[in-house]
Amino acid sequence: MLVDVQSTLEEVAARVRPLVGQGRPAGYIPALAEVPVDRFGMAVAEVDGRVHGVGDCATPFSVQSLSKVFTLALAGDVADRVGREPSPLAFDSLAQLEQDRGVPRNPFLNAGALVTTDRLLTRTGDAAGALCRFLAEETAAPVGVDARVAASERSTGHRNVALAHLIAGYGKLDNPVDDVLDHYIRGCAIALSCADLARAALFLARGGVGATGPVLPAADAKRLNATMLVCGMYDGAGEFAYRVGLPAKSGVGGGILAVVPNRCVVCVWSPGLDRCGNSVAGVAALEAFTVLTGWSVF
Ligand SMILES: NC(=O)CC[C@H](N)C(=O)O
Repeated sequence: MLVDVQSTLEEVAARVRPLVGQGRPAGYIPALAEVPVDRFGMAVAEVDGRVHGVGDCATPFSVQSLSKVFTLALAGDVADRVGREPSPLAFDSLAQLEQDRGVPRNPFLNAGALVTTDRLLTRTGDAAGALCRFLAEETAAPVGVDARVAASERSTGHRNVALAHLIAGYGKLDNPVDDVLDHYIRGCAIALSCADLARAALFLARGGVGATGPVLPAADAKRLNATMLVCGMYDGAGEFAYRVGLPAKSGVGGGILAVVPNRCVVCVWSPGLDRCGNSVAGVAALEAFTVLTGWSVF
């Protein structure tokens, strides 16, 4: 089937319009709660580099947990400190971490991302800086941290502080807890548009090859996609696989990154979240996109 990506995006935007504004923005980070819920943007970056977009696709938003994909890609092997099984509990669950005795069940839970941030910090000396540099290279645009969002999360992120201390209590952080938290929070507070995020994640659709060369060996890119498929949408991963059928990662800023291997990366943004922290209109848009294009891994 020949797909006109631009007109498909316009059709998707029209179909999900009634859902935009449903759900709630992430209230536990006050700066995110202020973002208007009526925003909707979607972009597709094809493996040949062409980018298409609709709505607010060029508006920067807070990437939040989308950063965890890039942190994991840059951190190297973390298998000794973090698992790769889905979690039935929420992304910030302390009970899950305690049950798993300080070895987070997967790298996309907050606990897992704290561990990958710790590893990236050891590897580079500046985890948040390494993320920004990587994203700037892949998008050929300047990339920065939204200091207001970072300060906001720093003042209310008690659960992440508790998670980090619990991991450290199990002897499984190499850097000081406060440094790991600081780099994690700044990585989450990076602001990027759908178009730039789709571009930056293209290595996942291209067997590990990024804008300027290999980011990961192909086997590792395959594993990262598999981890996204199983764990990227948290306790909504099963429902998302059923409705959409793509490796994906959500963030509480309302973004979702989804990979169609060997074809494209899709990024959608709309701030209203469901009970798992996934964008309501974003999930619906990806479902409509896969139905209209027939593009899925299944
Ligand atoms: N799911 C998310 O996007 C969570 C990221 C957020 N910064 C947090 O730590 O709670």
